[in-house]
Amino acid sequence: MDQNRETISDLVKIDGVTTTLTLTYAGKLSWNDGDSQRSLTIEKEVLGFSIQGSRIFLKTIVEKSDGSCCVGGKGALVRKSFAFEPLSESSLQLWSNMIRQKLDSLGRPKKLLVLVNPFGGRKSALKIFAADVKPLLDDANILFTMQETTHQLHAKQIASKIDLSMYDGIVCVSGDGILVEVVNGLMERDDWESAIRMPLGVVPAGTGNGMAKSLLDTVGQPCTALYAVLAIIRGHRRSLDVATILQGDTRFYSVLMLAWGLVADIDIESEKFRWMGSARMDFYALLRIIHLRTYNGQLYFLPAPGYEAFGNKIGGQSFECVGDSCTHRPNQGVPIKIQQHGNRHSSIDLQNLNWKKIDGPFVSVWLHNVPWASEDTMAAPDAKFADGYLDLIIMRTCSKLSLLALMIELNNGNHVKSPDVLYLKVKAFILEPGSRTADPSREGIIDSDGEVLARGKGAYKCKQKSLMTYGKLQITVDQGLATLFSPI
Ligand SMILES: Nc1ncnc2c1ncn2[C@@H]1O[C@H](COP(=O)(O)OP(=O)(O)OP(=O)(O)O)[C@@H](O)[C@H]1O
Repeated sequence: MDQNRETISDLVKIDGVTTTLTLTYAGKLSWNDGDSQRSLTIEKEVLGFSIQGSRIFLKTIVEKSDGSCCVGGKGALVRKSFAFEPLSESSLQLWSNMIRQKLDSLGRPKKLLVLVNPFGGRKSALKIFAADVKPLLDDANILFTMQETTHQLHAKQIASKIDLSMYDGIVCVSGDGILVEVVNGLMERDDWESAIRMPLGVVPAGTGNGMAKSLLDTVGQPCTALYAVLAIIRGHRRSLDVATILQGDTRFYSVLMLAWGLVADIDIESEKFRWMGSARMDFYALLRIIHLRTYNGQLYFLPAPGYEAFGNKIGGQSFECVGDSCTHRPNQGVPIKIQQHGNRHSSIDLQNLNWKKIDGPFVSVWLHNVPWASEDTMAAPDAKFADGYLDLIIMRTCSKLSLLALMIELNNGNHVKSPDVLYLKVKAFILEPGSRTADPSREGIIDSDGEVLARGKGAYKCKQKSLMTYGKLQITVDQGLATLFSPI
């Protein structure tokens, strides 16, 4: 069908002046305001509409036309109401039906559960909800239930119990922590296979807004609450890989990252400098580099196609499988148990693939699912939301000077080009973390998505209780298991 064809073209009053208003199949509204031809695209600019008396009010979001002020280098977006008055009751009905039909055809969410963490980041989530989220959802005629999280793991409890048929999506006004809790709550349900397909939205209101930044930066949009809410309202979706971290019977579902060594130590131990605000990470990174630690340990991984050259071969027929667990017997060392079906429906046949190995010591081991770890840290520039792989960034021994240079490159992703960094994609991964090389009585921290997953002997004691022990753990990836609201 010719998308430029008119669905309706009719005389209406705009600002008291009678003019012809036209709507095309593609959803473009055009009129002449006396001076020039004007237009609005429903998909891009119209959030919703209401009828007041004999007038139709379109709630729009448009770029400021006076050229003043910029958000992220683009024209600032402003909410505007555009009113027109059809000349008869039947014309009013026709226009409202046509606009409603067009909006309905866009597959936008109609009912949302909005979780707000009042304690995330700079404790500004409630303000962000009131200033950016609520007004836009109201404009878009989206019904929503807002719930404040009152304690740690509250979002997980909610996601594991709510009646999902009541909502078209769950929105987290928070940092990444609440999103991760929601994913874990959904995966815990008996109906997890359908539950995890519930579209999830993120509105940046925490310290680590890596997922919101990754989503918005992909399309060159600034990481602001306004753009994030618009993405949710417009209702585009994209799939997201989910990683299952498994240790014995304990599982954690990760959508962002796993870190061990330098990055984990900075992430978790810098907590004690929270009073410094955003400078705490840089300050503590500097401190950690000056007093650099290296850790003993081994990594095993299944490289993605094209990355087979990384690591050392560990032999062909070396897996013995009993039930749902396989034992790998390398030529030397302790047998490695590899559990299959980590994610209850894992599609990888672990025992028949060519595992590779890298021995320590390590400065840092970092696995990433999406490009950005936070708003200013592009950890894995090649990471894709749903490629079915995790990006692995490894630093073994490295001079302190090179490390300082690498830290500076973290905001543009160029650190992965350094000869001191191994950067590859993996389908599955096993970490055997060891002690500090300089002090065997002290071990490290394993951090996933900002949470302390495991804390070894003599490691920094933080408030959080850890889910796993500081020992071998396995990670597999399920391609595109979760769904995110996305700007495209
Ligand atoms: N009412 C609450 N009080 C204290 N903690 C909470 C509350 N609600 C949620 N939390 C916890 O806050 C943590 C951080 O959440 P959030 O995702 O908003 O921010 P973040 O950027 O990941 O972390 P932070 O800003 O704390 O560094 C989550 O682990 C969550 O369990």
